[in-house]
Amino acid sequence: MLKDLVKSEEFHLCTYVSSEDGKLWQQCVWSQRGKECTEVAKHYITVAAKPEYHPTLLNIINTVVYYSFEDAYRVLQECKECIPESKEVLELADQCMKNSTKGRFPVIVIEGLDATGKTTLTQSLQEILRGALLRSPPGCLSQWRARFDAEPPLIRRAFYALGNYISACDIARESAKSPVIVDRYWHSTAAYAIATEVGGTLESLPSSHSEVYRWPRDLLTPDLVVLLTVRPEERARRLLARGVEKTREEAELEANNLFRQKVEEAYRRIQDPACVVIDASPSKEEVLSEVLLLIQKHCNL
Ligand SMILES: Nc1ncnc2c1ncn2[C@@H]1O[C@H](COP(=O)(O)OP(=O)(O)O)[C@@H](O)[C@H]1O
Ligand SMILES: Nc1ccn([C@@H]2O[C@H](COP(=O)(O)OP(=O)(O)O)[C@@H](O)[C@H]2O)c(=O)n1
Repeated sequence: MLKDLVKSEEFHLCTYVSSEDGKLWQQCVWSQRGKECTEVAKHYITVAAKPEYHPTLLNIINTVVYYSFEDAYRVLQECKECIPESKEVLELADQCMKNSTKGRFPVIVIEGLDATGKTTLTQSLQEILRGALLRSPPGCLSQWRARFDAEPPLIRRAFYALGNYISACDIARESAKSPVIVDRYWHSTAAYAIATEVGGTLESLPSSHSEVYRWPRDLLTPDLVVLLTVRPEERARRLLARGVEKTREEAELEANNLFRQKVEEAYRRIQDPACVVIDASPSKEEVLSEVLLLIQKHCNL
């Protein structure tokens, strides 16, 4: 490639020379015209202070995390031609009341990474509290989930965002009749989107007070959000017991460890409502009684 470049009539070239301590670099820009090569510019390059916002933050708001029904809705509207399934999702979204108002019974959301015990706990809570068990995305969207999972983040995340609004409609209706337990909701949508978008380590996540962690202004707010966390070894044991072969499970843990940490940290940073973090590594009975205590405390049940 360099040979082709040198053969061409005109090209620019940069050379870099570092200072002895490596903190300052001198950049020379050379311009070659015919046989003549002249230095046209000289710059100094040094390490700048860390910017207040990580550059990936600019790619989060309203491109992978949506903060209103309209913003998510508009994305799927744009997709109607190329993704016909969007029309059906939009129709369901049209039917759901915007600004669904919560009923008089408490709404409790259970969040956490996979295999942290959400299904187990939400089923027990439903029985004990004689409540309704809902999830986000709701069952009516299941048939299109794989389709949207295959789309780029802009579209995929808009689908999940609308899923929360459609679930909110069910939550509003059911919470007028009984307590409502919700398996995943907004925290999952935002935390997975942020963790996927932000490269690098935990350090690269937007800082705790960043606006990316704010709750959408028009989405029904639950009374309590519980985040289940599980020690990595216990999670591995549960996956194994669930039938995931050891080698695959170990490889997955290793490859995704950093990602999982980022998702969990993003969960913890989401505000208004923030989640109450509990260690879900103990037995099912212990986890259940701890969460029941939390519900008593937060929801007057
Ligand atoms: N507290 C617990 N102690 C031990 N095993 C548990 C506990 N909670 C759930 N499990 C088991 O761990 C596995 C994953 O739980 P599940 O409820 O399906 O998690 P999730 O819905 O978060 O993916 C299941 O096999 C379940 O029986
Ligand atoms: N409310 C929700 C629920 C799931 N999701 C997405 O769905 C994925 C996890 O959902 P899942 O159903 O496989 O999780 P489990 O309930 O099986 O643990 C995450 O990767 C999120 O990207 C979301 O964005 N919003």
